[in-house]
Amino acid sequence: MHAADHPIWQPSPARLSATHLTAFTRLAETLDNQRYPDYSSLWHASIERPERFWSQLWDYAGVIGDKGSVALEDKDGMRAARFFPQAALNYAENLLRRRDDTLAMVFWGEDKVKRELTWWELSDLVSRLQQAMLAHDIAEGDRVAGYMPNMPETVAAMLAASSIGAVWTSCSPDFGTDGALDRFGQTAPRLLFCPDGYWYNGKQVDIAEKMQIISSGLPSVEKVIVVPYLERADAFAETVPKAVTLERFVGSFVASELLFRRVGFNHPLFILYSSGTTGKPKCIVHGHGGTLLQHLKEHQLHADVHAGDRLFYFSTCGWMMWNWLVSGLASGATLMLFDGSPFAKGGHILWQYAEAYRCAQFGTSAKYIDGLKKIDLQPKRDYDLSCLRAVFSTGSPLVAESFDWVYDAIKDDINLASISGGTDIVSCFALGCASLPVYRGELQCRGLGMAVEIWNDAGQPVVGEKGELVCTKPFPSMPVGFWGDADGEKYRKAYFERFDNVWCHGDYAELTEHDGMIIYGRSDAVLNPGGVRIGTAEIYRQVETFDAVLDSIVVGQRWQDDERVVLFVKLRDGCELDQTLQAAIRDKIKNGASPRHVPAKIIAVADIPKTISGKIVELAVKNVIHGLPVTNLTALANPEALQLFVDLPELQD
Ligand SMILES: CC(=O)CC(=O)O
Repeated sequence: MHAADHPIWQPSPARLSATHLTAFTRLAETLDNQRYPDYSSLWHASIERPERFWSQLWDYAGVIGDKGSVALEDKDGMRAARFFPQAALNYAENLLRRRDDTLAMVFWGEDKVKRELTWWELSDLVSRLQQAMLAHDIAEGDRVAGYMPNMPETVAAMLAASSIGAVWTSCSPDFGTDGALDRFGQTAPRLLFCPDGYWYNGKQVDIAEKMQIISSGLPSVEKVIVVPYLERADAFAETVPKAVTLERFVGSFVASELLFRRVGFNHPLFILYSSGTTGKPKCIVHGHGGTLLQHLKEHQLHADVHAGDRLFYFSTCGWMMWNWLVSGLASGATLMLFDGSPFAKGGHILWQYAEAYRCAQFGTSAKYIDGLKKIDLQPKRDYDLSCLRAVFSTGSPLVAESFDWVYDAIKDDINLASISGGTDIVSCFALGCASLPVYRGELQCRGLGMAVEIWNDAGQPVVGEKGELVCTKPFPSMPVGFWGDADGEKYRKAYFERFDNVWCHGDYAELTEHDGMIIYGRSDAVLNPGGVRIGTAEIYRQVETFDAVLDSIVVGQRWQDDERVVLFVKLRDGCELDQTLQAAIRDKIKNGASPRHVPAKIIAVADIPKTISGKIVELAVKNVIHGLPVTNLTALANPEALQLFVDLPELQD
């Protein structure tokens, strides 16, 4: 255990001198004729003169394309601002910048399918797909969709689509048919890629029936392209309307020089979907320039990804971390793609993979780290992780105790970076930095170029106090719009309703004395017993220390003109929520947080509802316990779990 005012890790002088951030700082100092002695001075300069910062970043990262002579226009209006209005570039051209025989990607479908692709092989596959798309008359702005596992063909199809200015949109094949139709039904793709099935937890998963429904339910789709994964693509394609195998789709095309259509900075690249538990998912459009620049910044200046690094993030292609991961190609990294259960092989699979490919950056979720903790896996003892330099965590706040565990059980000399942002910005507001110390429970810094502040209820910036996470100045990876939102009203409502001309992200957080950040949960899930605002993560942090508790969810219940805190726990098999365990949980919360945090009710449930990306859905549970409808169940991995919260007798008194 480390005192809160002592870093739990810091980079060695040798490492510090070799980081991208150090090199970038030298460049900025020369160009600005000014010293930036620490991160804070560089960050302030980056938000005070964003046009200089983003332009220097463009040069430092060697973005391929025409930058034009203007870096930022109308910078005072969050929504009116335009980054690089004269630029012409292409995201795929920047990702496919290498042509050599080293590895561009490796892939494990658990331990069942293992493949490697060189940069040449990747470029050849993209070329054949690109030619097939052009032959099919796919034009700029047309949508191409993937209902795909996280495998090499998914990346190649996305690159082929974006190389010609088409827009890529994806979700993973564990989405139900309604979930896929809710999403692709709004964005109307012309082509749809799918696998002939996939592996999960050692078993083959058949998706033929789902694909029949999806293909028939999407009139916009002209062709379904079946990618072989389980070696039964031919038979599969015969059963699905409009389907051809990938081999037939690219059949007659021979790989040749790639074509890249350079487009404007804001030309649509991706459509991502909000998890949408309170209505149809929002279709959030991100552009070529903003996505590329922001990811180059995060990969190089924060995550310190260098050419040749093996970059891994556990994500399906229904989560924005997939888009984030894939952009790693633009920094010359080798992508480590993984599909399947991260707990396959008793939780060893990802560490076997990390060791086999000498992983440099290992990205995952806080929930996965908790899961490893609970099964007491010890990667440090069992695997050679000598090349590992960083572990990233997101999805929900990484609690202080999990920082200790990562350093004890994974590796002591790593940059553990808890990162936070999301689908809305396809990137992060606050994250890690290989040049900065790590303090337990804190995100290390605000992103360069991101004018992030924490505001109190009066709309004043505060430090050392909890409040709303806001961003007061424009940044390049703001959505270029929402699909089907012609007057921009949905977009305005999503981020600018609370404060005029200031992005309000909906996270409840605190800036610390180290200029780091603690996220306490979503602001709309904040608990308010007796008028005291409590972030849900403050309670999870305490509850997660109990071995008997596998998972938990906490919500506020309206009760006698006030709100009371209700904690639901999912217990390990064989454990019981008896008086002793209840008292121990209450005690831990009282001593570790405060008496105000202690739940009025603790209730055992058999399951906790989650989105397909693994996020617990506090608002949906809150609706259910108040007898209100949950409008979109298709975002949930286990919607049936919501039934466990209906009309609970424990909540009637
Ligand atoms: C970067 C993130 O914030 C990812 C997420 O939790 O959705």
